[in-house]
Amino acid sequence: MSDHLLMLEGLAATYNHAIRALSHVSLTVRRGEIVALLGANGAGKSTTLKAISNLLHAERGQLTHGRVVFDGRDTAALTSADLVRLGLVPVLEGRHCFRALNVEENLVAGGIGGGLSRGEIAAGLERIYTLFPRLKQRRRSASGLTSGGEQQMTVIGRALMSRPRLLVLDEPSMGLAPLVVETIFSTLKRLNREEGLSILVAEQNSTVALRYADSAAVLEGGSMALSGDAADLRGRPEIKALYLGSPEESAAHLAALRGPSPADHAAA
Ligand SMILES: Nc1ncnc2c1ncn2[C@@H]1O[C@H](COP(=O)(O)OP(=O)(O)OP(=O)(O)O)[C@@H](O)[C@H]1O
Repeated sequence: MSDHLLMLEGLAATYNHAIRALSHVSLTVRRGEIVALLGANGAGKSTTLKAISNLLHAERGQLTHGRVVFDGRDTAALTSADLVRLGLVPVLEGRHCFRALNVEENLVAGGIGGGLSRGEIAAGLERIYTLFPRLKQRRRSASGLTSGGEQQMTVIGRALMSRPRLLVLDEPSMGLAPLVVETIFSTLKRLNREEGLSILVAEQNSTVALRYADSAAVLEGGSMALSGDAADLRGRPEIKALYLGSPEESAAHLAALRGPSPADHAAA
């Protein structure tokens, strides 16, 4: 069995057969690893996650090159529902709770979607309430009326009900207070440590993501700008500056990270 749970090999993607959103995106998630996918607004993080989850077509997007391999299988012919059954479960941007349903009903829906029996759903609920005690307190509240953090916990909990092997998360920290972000990331880390859950998380919040991830990749303008061990990338001023400065400043910082190009050597 390969050590590689997910492999992206040279992905290129467009929207409406015209707008190029990704080119040459390659990335690996090993079993039991947390990988952070970093990048500024519009860098291509969500498009990459949708390509992995076979959800691009819903937005008139398509993969034009490359392939996605999950657990040794090329996913091109699989639907997003097939992928969920195989253990690749996305939690995409926007915290899409079933707003009229209460928190517990949302979690149960995840269990039903994952094909769990009644007993497994009951056990799953207990597990989610242990991981997120806040959800237990709010279990009878309409999810649309809960806080942003509680909604994020609900959609993560709903995904966890189907017992994923790879959880794919799009910007879980977006718009949340730092303490809530820590709660969510530390719970994900706990699942990773205790149950070996593999996680691919797209984030603009590189500071938090690099603290919890094992490795990371940075997207810029739809292409891979750099990748490496999170510990190596953490604390490097260029990474922080990526998201604070203008696109031009970001490009200059990335150029500094990569070192001189062969063209620079030739010119020297
Ligand atoms: N549904 C769509 N139709 C057309 N173009 C799109 C669509 N979704 C994204 N794009 C374009 O594709 C590029 C990558 O966008 P994407 O949403 O993947 O970036 P991102 O890194 O996730 O950014 P953000 O953090 O702002 O969501 C951008 O140029 C964006 O405008």
